[in-house]
Amino acid sequence: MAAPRSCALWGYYGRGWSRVMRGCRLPGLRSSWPGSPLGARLLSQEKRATETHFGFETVSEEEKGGKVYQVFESVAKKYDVMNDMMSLGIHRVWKDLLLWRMHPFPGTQLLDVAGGTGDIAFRFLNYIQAQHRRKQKRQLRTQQNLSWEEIAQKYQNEEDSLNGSHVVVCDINKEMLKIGRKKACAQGYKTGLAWVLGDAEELPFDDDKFDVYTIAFGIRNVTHIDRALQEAHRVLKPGGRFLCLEFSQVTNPLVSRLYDLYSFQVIPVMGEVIAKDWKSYQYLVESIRQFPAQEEFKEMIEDAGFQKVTYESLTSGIVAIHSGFKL
Ligand SMILES: COc1cc(O)cc(C/C=C(\C)CC/C=C(\C)CC/C=C(\C)CC/C=C(\C)CC/C=C(\C)CC/C=C(\C)CC/C=C(\C)CC/C=C(\C)CC/C=C(\C)CCC=C(C)C)c1O
Ligand SMILES: C[S@@+](CC[C@H](N)C(=O)[O-])C[C@H]1O[C@@H](n2cnc3c(N)ncnc32)[C@H](O)[C@@H]1O
Repeated sequence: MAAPRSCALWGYYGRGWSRVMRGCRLPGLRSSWPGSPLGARLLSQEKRATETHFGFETVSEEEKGGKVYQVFESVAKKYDVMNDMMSLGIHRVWKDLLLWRMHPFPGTQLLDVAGGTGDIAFRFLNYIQAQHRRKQKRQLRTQQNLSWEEIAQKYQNEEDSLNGSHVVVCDINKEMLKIGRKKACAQGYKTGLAWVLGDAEELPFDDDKFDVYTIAFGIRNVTHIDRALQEAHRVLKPGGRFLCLEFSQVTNPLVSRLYDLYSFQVIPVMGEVIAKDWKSYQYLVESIRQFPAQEEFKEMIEDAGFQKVTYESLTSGIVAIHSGFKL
């Protein structure tokens, strides 16, 4: 199955949000001269240049998107349970930490790219609501003369509690988004949340629209990481923040040995037993090893135009949070 292109819009809703949408861009036209020796050399160089990796496999750039699509289409239904099993719940702590580092203010417009089943978006909404409740409690303590009805009403309005904050979950995979939307309904998230089908490399949003851009465990799967980073920079408002949670390089040699053993000997087995899908989990562990280490990824973020780029390694460098600003 071919991956859908970024311009497809799916389930995009929410007050006033249509203004951030923009049209699809056509891919650039290229010409070559295959008849001439120079043309033939250019073509063969181009062929090599358009090769990439899918885990440890070498594939053409055109193929990679479709293969990644199949992986997440296949694992979507078991995605959440697999994450808890593989990490013994530790992925939840990493995601909570991402939110604490973001520390969103009331009114924050967040774009969560490769947002999948909504883990970052739900944490964002919870964070904003908890912040609002704390503020409300402080205010209520100072307003002693309110009736019970007035107090109850203050606690009821969910939309008020978001203070204009909004999160857009953008992902290329329909199946992942479908699970995310079901979870949102089941858990009662009604406002401040939109789901968009789109490609990190060609985001279907206007320039300068978001305060924060997040991508958690997503950028590793993108064919052209540099393009995704440039798109992140484009859609952020001046002053906006880029935050990426991704697998990284383990620094401690002993942890590294154990982690490798665990990754290659245990994770694909779990994938087979729980999700009936060895290959997708083999891809997961292989793709982790192909992803650049902390310093190299920092430089890529800087190359995309971000400033004040920093990172924090978590759990011995199994993952890292990279942060940068569009200034
Ligand atoms: C297809 O693409 C994807 C699909 C998805 O479902 C998800 C993603 C994106 C991924 C995530 C959101 C998170 C996924 C999480 C991981 C890949 C795992 C991350 C790993 C950890 C947090 C733990 C790291 C483990 C170590 C440092 C090594 C410790 C391991 C051992 C002591 C065991 C070594 C293993 C053997 C010798 C093999 C034989 C053992 C057994 C059969 C027993 C099984 C053992 C366990 C279950 C132990 C697991 C232990 C821990 C988790 C301990 C945690 C320790 C620390 C944090 C230091 C996606 O892209
Ligand atoms: C490991 S999941 C991460 C989901 C979620 N962010 C989380 O932390 O649980 C990776 C996600 O990246 C998405 N993805 C892969 N390539 C993409 C691309 N080019 N554009 C947007 N999303 C992409 C997949 O569909 C999948 O939902």
